[in-house]
Amino acid sequence: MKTLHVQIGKRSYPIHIGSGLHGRLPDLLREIGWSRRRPLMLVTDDQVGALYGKDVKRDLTDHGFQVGYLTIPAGESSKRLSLLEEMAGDCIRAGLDRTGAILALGGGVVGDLAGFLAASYMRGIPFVQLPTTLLAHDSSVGGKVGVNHPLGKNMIGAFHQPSMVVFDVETLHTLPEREVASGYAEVVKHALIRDVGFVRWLERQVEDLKRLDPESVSEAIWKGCAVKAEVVSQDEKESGLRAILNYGHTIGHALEAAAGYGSLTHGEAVALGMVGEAMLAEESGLCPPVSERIARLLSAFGLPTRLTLELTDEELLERMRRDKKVRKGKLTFALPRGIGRVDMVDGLEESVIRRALNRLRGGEAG
Ligand SMILES: NC(=O)c1ccc[n+]([C@@H]2O[C@H](COP(=O)([O-])OP(=O)(O)OC[C@H]3O[C@@H](n4cnc5c(N)ncnc54)[C@H](O)[C@@H]3O)[C@@H](O)[C@H]2O)c1
Ligand SMILES: O=C(O)C(=O)C[C@@H](O)[C@H](O)[C@H](O)COP(=O)(O)O
Ligand SMILES: [Zn+2]
Repeated sequence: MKTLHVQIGKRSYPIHIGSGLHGRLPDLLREIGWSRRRPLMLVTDDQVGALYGKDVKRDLTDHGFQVGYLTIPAGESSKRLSLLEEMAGDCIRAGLDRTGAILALGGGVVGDLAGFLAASYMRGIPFVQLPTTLLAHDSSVGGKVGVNHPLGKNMIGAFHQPSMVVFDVETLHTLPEREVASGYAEVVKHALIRDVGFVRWLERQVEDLKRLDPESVSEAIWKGCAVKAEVVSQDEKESGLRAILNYGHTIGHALEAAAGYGSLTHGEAVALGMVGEAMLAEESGLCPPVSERIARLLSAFGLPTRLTLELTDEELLERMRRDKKVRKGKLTFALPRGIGRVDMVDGLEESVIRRALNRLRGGEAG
């Protein structure tokens, strides 16, 4: 097991990464001071529940913890406010009180939803993230929790830091290929925004990473979490630096919502978004040519790098105008300045954004 930390004063917490960690959960909970008297609600989705839920619950129960069990339907369409209300109802009926806590076992959908339940249930109870997708190396760290709105991604939510993240990498072996690729989008993002050495390492390791070679994949998760933890430790609530974690997301979120939640995976949308935003940086003269190299790496992981969905510029621009980074009506992007560095940029002409979208569809550079 390897451990790193998010350092945010009283809200600091460990991120444990390793094989077979679900079996060590009772001890790890005790290490953060959770006694068996604290009632737990294990939240998972139906697919992850069928694979790992029962074992995690049994293990905790065998160690004397009281554990309730709540499952949601798998998939992005579960990240909605109406389901949160139903989940709160289940917790109330189960008698979960303010001494209780939530365990979020699953991918980013479960983590974001169960985390938001923890943030809002009885005005807030603690929670622990138990990520089971590669993508969730990102979503389980940093405390952004919430749900989607038909008009935009993650429009309703909170910052609520977990008390601990326990990533049992053994769970990744049951992950469908499409979800493995999707997870690598956020790994690549973490490399591209902060660490050119990490990018070169990914370029060399693609084949090992794709077949989930245990050492390589743990290293990738470690490096990705290290970037995320470092950024969140400096800027917990996105008053500045943290916005760089949104590289690829202005276009990505617009695509994800416009295509219909669950049609593109989050990672696929972010992959397209990163290529599109790299093209935007090039078109704006902000960086040397990088989009081809970025697209090559994403494509090697099996991710889409060209927009083939029939979505108009107007539809996408309308979505982007509702992005949470918009200030005084100005679109704001995290754009690459080169490989390993992104900066926040606003005030770009709409015509330049249209040119970048055109290139993302396979059109010529402007
Ligand atoms: N809070 C954040 O900082 C943050 C960061 C990145 C992404 N996100 C959010 O995360 C969500 C996407 O998360 P995701 O990609 O993990 O999707 P997901 O949670 O929908 O999981 C993908 C699919 O894989 C299945 N699955 C999960 N673990 C499995 C396993 N070990 N074996 C077999 N099947 C498994 C799930 O049941 C689901 O069908 C999006 O809503 C996105 O907005 C949040
Ligand atoms: O943690 C962050 O900050 C991120 O931006 C990470 C993103 O990968 C993630 O998709 C996040 O949920 C996006 O946040 P949002 O504020 O743009 O909804
Ligand atoms: Zn993301």
